[in-house]
Amino acid sequence: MQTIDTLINARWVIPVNKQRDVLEHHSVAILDGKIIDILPSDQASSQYSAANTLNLEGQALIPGFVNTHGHCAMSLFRGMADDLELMTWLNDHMWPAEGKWVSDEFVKDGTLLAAAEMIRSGTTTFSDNYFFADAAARAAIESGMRAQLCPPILDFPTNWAQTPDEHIDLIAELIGKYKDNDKIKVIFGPHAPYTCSDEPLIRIKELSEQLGVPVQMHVHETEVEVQGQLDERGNRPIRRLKNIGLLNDKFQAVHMTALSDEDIDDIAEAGAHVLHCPESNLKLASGFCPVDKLQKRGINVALGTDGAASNNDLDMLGEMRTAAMIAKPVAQSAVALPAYEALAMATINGAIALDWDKEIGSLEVGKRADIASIALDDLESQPIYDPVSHIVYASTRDQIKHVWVDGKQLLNDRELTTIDKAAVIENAQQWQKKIRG
Ligand SMILES: CSC[C@H]1O[C@@H](n2cnc3c(O)ncnc32)[C@H](O)[C@@H]1O
Ligand SMILES: [Zn+2]
Repeated sequence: MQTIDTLINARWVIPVNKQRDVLEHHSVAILDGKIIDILPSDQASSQYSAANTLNLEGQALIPGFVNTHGHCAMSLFRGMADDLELMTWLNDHMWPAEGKWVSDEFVKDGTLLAAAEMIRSGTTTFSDNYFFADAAARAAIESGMRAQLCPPILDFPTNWAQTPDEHIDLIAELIGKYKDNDKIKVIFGPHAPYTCSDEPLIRIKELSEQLGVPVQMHVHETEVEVQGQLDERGNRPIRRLKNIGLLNDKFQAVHMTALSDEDIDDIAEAGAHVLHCPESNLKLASGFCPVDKLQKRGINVALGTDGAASNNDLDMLGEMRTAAMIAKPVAQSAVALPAYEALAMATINGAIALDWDKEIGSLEVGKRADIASIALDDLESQPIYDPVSHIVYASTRDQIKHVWVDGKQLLNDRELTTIDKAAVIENAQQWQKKIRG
């Protein structure tokens, strides 16, 4: 008998491994935050003596979701400006509100609110593209989640920094500060082609090479952006980034609509990653990402919610379903993005995009124990021919019951263990009063 920390016995284990297995009546053994075994449950009890055993009859274990793109603190702006085109939403609503309200305290409170919502919907890793990233890091650490922080760089002054160089210097400092933290990565997050001139992009390219750090950027969010850049700079955004040298296998391109065949060739040749945010693209009428076409070219496509001010939730289960549904009419094929591939997009593909796939993204021996359990035993999930089909096409986030990061339980039967839910609600309501008052 080997002594371990946790043994989880489940009706299904869906590892999202290369073979795309679905294991029935299996158990996951956890020691020191790592998965040390996945084996049939009838063997587990005689092999392992666990400090903590959970019997999750009727539940499936999946890798925790990896939400590759968002603006956590913007949760405090949820529902403030809906039903608008992207540039109206940004110019007339978000940027003025950010100028007035965004601070260290705003980011800490907003990021905790976002983390609580993400944990309760099965997300274990998030990427955050926002100002005052040290406050976001503190919130991530308090929540117990894993986070990639990509603080932004823009040509114009923000509440966080006055110049592009000042933004870059702050980011470089944070990269140093968190370099030894296993659960926090800091990378560069230049905002978009239309807010970043060549000079800061060249400096970001040089620093990202020097420090071995990825770059995440909104690119090709709308046809208007592509046409505007073509008129202003004589190049499509993807070609401009390629010319600057930013397009490589550490580049995370958010949105990617309005793509030409040459754009797709450039991304494929560079090995860059596409972070697809279907619900934000739908709500802002931004455009469609050709997921099936990209995947057929071997491009890694991962999933993100974007911020709660343009989505308006941070629900990766819902995002995955939307992604699966929308990929089909976009490809004009019902075969495009089948259920298991949609689940892969929300988990292992995200880990690959964030260069974290050696540690997370699938349930495999040796990986960190970042796990979510989902209940499939109620009426709405009956009968079950294929649990993956139900997870993608017929489940909602209230079915997420338990969540672990690094083997530590962050959600226990839908109760948050690291975040004070009442305090988060109270803070959010206080911010709403100040903002609207
Ligand atoms: C890049 S840091 C935050 C910066 O981005 C703005 N923002 C939020 N969502 C989007 C989006 O979908 N496209 C472009 N810019 C976005 C946010 O308001 C911040 O100013
Ligand atoms: Zn965004």
